[in-house]
Amino acid sequence: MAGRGGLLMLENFIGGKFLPCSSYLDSYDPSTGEVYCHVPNSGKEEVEAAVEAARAAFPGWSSRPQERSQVLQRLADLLEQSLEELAQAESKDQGKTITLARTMDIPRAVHNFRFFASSILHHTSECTQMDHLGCLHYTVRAPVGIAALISPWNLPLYLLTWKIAPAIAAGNTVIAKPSELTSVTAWMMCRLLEKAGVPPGVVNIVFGTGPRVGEALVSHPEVPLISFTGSQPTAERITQLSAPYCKKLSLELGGKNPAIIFEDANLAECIPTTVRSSFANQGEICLCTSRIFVQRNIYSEFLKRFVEAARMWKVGIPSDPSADMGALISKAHLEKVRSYIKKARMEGAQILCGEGVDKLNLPPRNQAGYFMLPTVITDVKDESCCMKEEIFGPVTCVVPFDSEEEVIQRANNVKYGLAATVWSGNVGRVHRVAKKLQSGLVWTNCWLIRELNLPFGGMKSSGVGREGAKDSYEFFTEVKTITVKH
Ligand SMILES: NC(=O)C1=CN([C@@H]2O[C@H](COP(=O)(O)OP(=O)(O)OC[C@H]3O[C@@H](n4cnc5c(N)ncnc54)[C@H](O)[C@@H]3O)[C@@H](O)[C@H]2O)C=CC1
Ligand SMILES: N/C(=C\C=C\C(=O)O)C(=O)O
Repeated sequence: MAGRGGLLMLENFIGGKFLPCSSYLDSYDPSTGEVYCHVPNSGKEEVEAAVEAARAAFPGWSSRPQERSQVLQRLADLLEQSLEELAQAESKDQGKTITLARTMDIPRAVHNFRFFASSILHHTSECTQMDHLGCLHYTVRAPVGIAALISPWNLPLYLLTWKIAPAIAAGNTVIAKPSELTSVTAWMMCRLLEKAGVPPGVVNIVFGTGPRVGEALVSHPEVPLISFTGSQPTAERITQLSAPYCKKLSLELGGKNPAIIFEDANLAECIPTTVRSSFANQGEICLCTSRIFVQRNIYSEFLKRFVEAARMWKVGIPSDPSADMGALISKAHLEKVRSYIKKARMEGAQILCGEGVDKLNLPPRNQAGYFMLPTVITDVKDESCCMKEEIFGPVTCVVPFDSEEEVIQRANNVKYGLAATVWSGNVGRVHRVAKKLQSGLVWTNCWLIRELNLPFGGMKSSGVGREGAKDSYEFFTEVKTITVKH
């Protein structure tokens, strides 16, 4: 919809209707730094309306499990039919390359609905018997109620649908709040809900900022469950606000993910994959590698080849199909990421390529966009903030190690525990190291191959809870044990 000054103007989606808001936020095109869209600046009033709509829709939706699966399948088909339009919108709104949006973000959003439409039909419940007391016990699961779903800006539709699909498949009604920085594809999806057969009030989307609409949502007494993906400080705030109500929480937070590269690694596969795991989506994926530990006898060779490969990684405007990396999400985020490079320099680290070393080559129209080159830091201490804190940008540190025991200890020596990669041709070592890493996910000789059936999530400060076929089902339902004396 065109609004002020011909710019795109989004509306909230509540009770099956698009509703305007009394105030709006500017949303920027990361590739130019220009405002191109207005996003509702919702607050308590909009949350109240969404809760009312979700409450009214719950009895009907929660009692029709077979229909829910069919509706999710139809929604997947409709999203797939709009793949190109959604990919273009995601790339413009987020700054990611059109190629990534076409091949990863939107296909995964489609798959999220297809996957949960199917998996929801295959859960079993538990049953035990106590013959000596003449009792049979079994469990039943029921949807929890109204779910609050709060998602970040890095993988907008991909992560939002990873929450909406299991929540509504299990029979809940939802109020989703996408990031205020990337709201467009969520709004576009709302246009498909009615056509897919999603009844009004089952999916409500309220747009706006965390402090205004996010807090109103998480502290609402009639919202018993919150699924959040984002930063650790926000997770802490949500935990505080929801504590008085004992809400169910799933928190998917950040990472400081190590790649451990042993001397027997296949470097021909390891180097391009580690460039991708460090810089894909501008390094703005919680699973991205940001600490690379390389066994000392291959360190020099690895570093030379890795820096050469990073320099080949093309930074371009998001609509360029040959670009490997687009723009970062915002000016503030670009400045934050750059500040880490500055700190690394002050600590005496070496910047081998990227920020401050090489030159960006961008068209004049994009000079004010939030671009940055893939940056490789070395000669950096494990205690440096660059090795400890989540930078969430195209920056990776490379350091040598000597022994297996030493590298496990160093890899675990951060507050996060989300994802690790291990590169070695020795199967025994791969299993041994994977078991000892404090990490919710370990990819060996690969990266970001996702099996949605299995648990996804982090240890330590990387989060609370897991998502996946069984885990999301358990989170989005309440279990009850029934005992029958016969
Ligand atoms: N999955 C991940 O690991 C992600 C990590 N991050 C990390 O977080 C840093 C900051 O990024 P932000 O966008 O500021 O993340 P954030 O955690 O503030 O935002 C994530 C979502 O939470 C909402 N939110 C913010 N404050 C809230 C509150 N008080 N109550 C309820 N909802 C709230 C936001 O509006 C957004 O929808 C990044 O630099 C990165 O390090 C960011 C996005 C994803
Ligand atoms: N949660 C994030 C990524 C998840 C990826 C997946 O489920 O495949 C993130 O980057 O925030």
